[in-house]
Order: sequence, then C-alpha cells, then structure tokens
Amino acid sequence: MALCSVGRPLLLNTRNSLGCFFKQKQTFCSKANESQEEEIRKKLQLFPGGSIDLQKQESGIAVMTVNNPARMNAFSGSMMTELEERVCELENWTEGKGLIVRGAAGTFCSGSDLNAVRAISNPQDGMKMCMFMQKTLTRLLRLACYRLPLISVALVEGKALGGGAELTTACDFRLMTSDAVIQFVHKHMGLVPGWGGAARLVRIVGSQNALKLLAGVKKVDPDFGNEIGLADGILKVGEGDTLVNTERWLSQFTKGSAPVIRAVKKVVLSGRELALDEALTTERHAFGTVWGGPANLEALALKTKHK
Ligand SMILES: CCCC(=O)SCCNC(=O)CCNC(=O)[C@H](O)C(C)(C)COP(=O)(O)OP(=O)(O)OC[C@H]1O[C@@H](n2cnc3c(N)ncnc32)[C@H](O)[C@@H]1OP(=O)(O)O
Repeated sequence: MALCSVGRPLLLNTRNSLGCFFKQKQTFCSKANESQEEEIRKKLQLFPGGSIDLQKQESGIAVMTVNNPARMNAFSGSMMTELEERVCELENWTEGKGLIVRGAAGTFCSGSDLNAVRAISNPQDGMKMCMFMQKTLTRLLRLACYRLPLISVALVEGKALGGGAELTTACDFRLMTSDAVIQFVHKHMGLVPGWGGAARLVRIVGSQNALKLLAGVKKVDPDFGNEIGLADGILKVGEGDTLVNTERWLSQFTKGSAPVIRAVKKVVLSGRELALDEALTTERHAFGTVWGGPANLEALALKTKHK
C-alpha cells in the first residue's frame, strides 16, 4: 500500500506527513471518523465533472491544474476527491521541489460547484464536505514539512472566487496576473469560508485585513493584494508565458540544497503554527539537521562571502 493511499487509515497519513513536529489533535483517527470520511468521499463522487491534473516535471516542479473550464473551474465533488489523490501523490514524490497550482483556460477557480452545493445543502453534509476539504488543503499547505523540500505557489489568472480564493491560501505564495481578482464571495452566498481559508487568510494578511476581505467581500486586484501581502508578485499579461515566468519566479526559492530548503520550510511552518516554545524546539532540531551538513561544510570550505 502506498504511504498515504486514499482510503488508508487517516491517522497513519497524519503521522507520516506531520508527526515530526505538529502535535495535532488526532481528530480524524477514530474508526467512526474514518468511515465518515469514506462516506463523504462516496457522496462527493456522486457529483462528477472536471478533473485535477498533475504534471510532475523532471525539473522537480509539478503543475497541478484545476480543470473544469465549462464551470469556470468550479470544484465538482469528484474533483475534491481527486485533489486528495493528487496531494497524496505529491506527498510521495521524492524528487519534488516546487508546485504550481493553477486553473485551466486562463482562470483560477470559481469555488464549489454550485450544482453540488445545492444538492448537499443540509448542514451535516456541508460540514463533512468542509472537513474533507480542510484536511486536504491542510495537507497541501504542509507538503514538505516532513520529507520534501517542496514550496508551492498559486498562479492566479482570471478569477479566484469563494473556495477558489481559499485554495490560493493553501499555497506558500500567490502570484497574480495583472488582470486577476481574488474574492472571498462567501458572504454574498450566505456562507463563510469552510475549507480553512479564513484561518489561513488571517495568518497571511492579519485579522484586520481578513475582516475587510470577508465582511466587505472586497475584490483583491494585484495592487491591493500586494499592499496587504496576499499577492507575492504580479505577472504582467502579455509579457511572456505566465507558467514559464511562474516557474522562473519559484526557482529562486527551490534551488539549492534539498535538506536546507526542507529545514527552512519546517522552521517557518512551525513558527506560524505552533506555540513559541514548541516552535523554538523545532527550530533547534531543524538546525541540528543542517549544522555540519554537506551544504554547510561546502559553504565553509568556499569561504563564502555574502556581498
Ligand atoms: C466553501 C466554498 C464556498 C464556495 O465556493 S461557494 C461558490 C462561490 N462561487 C460562485 O458563487 C461563483 C458564481 N459564478 C460567477 O460569479 C460567475 O459565473 C463568474 C465565475 C464570475 C464567471 O462569470 P462569466 O465570465 O460571466 O461566466 P458565466 O457566469 O457565464 O460562467 C460560465 C459558466 O460557468 C458556470 N459556473 C461558474 N461558476 C460556477 C460555480 N461555482 N459552480 C457551477 N457553475 C459555475 C456558469 O453557471 C456558466 O455555466 P453555463 O454556461 O450557464 O452553463
């Protein structure tokens, strides 16, 4: 069995990918929760359409495409379960260094497929769907915290709405093309984010800005995104291939020693997610993994100067 194959005991996966330093409450570990997850997986598969495509390139950069252009790349139920499968593949991709998440046909993602939303509009099913997506997107964000030096970027072209906006926050970085818009439209749909997007947004832009974006349903264009720290860069439309430009941008973070990049991601994620004492312990351990390591010894031998 693959390390985290879909349908596996969920506790196993949580430990494998995060057990290094996240002392998480094991909320998905009971048999009851496992069968509940299996139940929601089956239910989600009743709403097919579109796909989540993953292209793992020799460069170590993977491109994951949300592909449902007839519905502006809205997430059907089957796409939610496919996303989980793709994340699982990435968790096991030993050559992985970087990940670009984008939408097909020049637009990012318009959130949940409203046809599926209508069909499962009772609170119980809504909660289960949201638990499923929260867990998958948390795994996406934490890719690399344990074994892989993998850094992710959302390439936002066109619109990222609702759950699509939430998906952007599950990446380490966001690049917006000059015509792109990120908008948490949930309030206009009588909702709040449920895929973990609010919790992540607060950590990215702070609670004041998050409140403005969620309560004011503010459209975030690239300049505003830059100002509040939601966008990490702007790609001008018409100036070269956006995917190639994104890959070039990402490579500044992915090049270099894999153990060092892995340690960097570990200290940053633990700093963001853990209490200070625990984060300091993690940082100490991460330091121990690189101190006197090959990259460190090489830099010392070269008498590296930082001019
Ligand atoms: C916890 C998660 C919460 C959520 O994500 S709730 C969902 C939030 N998203 C939305 O409400 C998006 C609603 N859609 C829109 O605002 C507009 O369609 C949008 C994305 C601005 C695009 O506008 P336009 O460029 O004018 O294109 P259009 O409206 O003709 O759309 C093209 C086709 O796509 C469809 N579509 C767009 N977003 C969808 C969605 N989320 N679920 C299901 N179908 C969706 C739309 O119905 C239209 O289909 P058709 O051509 O009429 O058959």
